[in-house]
Amino acid sequence: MTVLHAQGLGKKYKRRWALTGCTLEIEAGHVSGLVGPNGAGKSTLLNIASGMLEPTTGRIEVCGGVPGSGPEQLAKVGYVAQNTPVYPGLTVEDHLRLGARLNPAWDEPLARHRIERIGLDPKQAAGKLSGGQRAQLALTLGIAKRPELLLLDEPVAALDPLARREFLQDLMEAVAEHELSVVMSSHLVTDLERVCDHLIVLVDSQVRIEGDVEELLSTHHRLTGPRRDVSSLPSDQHVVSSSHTDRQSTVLVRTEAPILDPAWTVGKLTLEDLVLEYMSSQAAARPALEVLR
Ligand SMILES: Nc1ncnc2c1ncn2[C@@H]1O[C@H](COP(=O)(O)OP(=O)(O)OP(=O)(O)O)[C@@H](O)[C@H]1O
Repeated sequence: MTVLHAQGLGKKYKRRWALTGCTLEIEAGHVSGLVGPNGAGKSTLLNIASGMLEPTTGRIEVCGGVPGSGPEQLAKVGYVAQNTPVYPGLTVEDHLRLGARLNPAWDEPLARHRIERIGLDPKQAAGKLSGGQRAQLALTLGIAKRPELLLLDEPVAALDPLARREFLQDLMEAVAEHELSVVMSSHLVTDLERVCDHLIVLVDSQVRIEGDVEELLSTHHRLTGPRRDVSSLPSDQHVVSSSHTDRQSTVLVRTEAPILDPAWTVGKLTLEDLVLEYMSSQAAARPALEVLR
């Protein structure tokens, strides 16, 4: 089942495009990491998927419906926005009561257990919580809602390392036990590496690369060897980036075929290497075959 299907999605704020030509298909049961530089359009995409924003072009279907189209649709999708919105004048307890009243699939034991484990005082006003505690409250509301798809915009940015690890653990449990799907933006690629099996890299308002993490890692290779013209590489090796010294070339290629040329030393990439390569401006609109000057 597809939980998010976007076709040619775009969003324009006044004269500036924040998202253009975004085509994506995300299958249920996956944790998708959404990464990209500041201002790339990540929050814009998540806002559209949650129904908070209308797209300017294209169309999007989330959990089989139009985002924000009614109570049934709203119940299927949980969204924790970037600024971890809570009501400052309401207590933690009030938030749980509100969650129970507004969400048909509300998981009360889970919400209570999490609040207790995190050590939040139910009587405390949300406005008096620290930034990290507010984020924990918002994340608890998002998970306890038991949505089909949970959209998280930089959920762990304000959390300390231990809280971050525990949150990611909670998230993985929810994914495994309740068939939850997650799309999560983050600048912390090492965290994404632990939990994501699907990756979307957004750069300059466009999807630069998207796919299954294992597949992406197994089809990208860093080739190092004697300096050569990259246009001489086999046509099935798509050149993502290349750099050269007087004697040596280092080329990042994407290919499904094995690298047979013995002149190359073939290196694997980590997810962070891959993300940084695609985020760097060098890899921007590089033609598949580049001719050395
Ligand atoms: N309400 C708005 N009005 C006008 N421009 C906006 C608005 N919201 C976002 N933008 C612009 O749209 C572009 C994409 O913004 P967006 O917040 O989606 O990026 P992002 O990838 O989430 O960035 P970050 O990593 O910094 O959170 C940016 O250039 C931003 O300035």
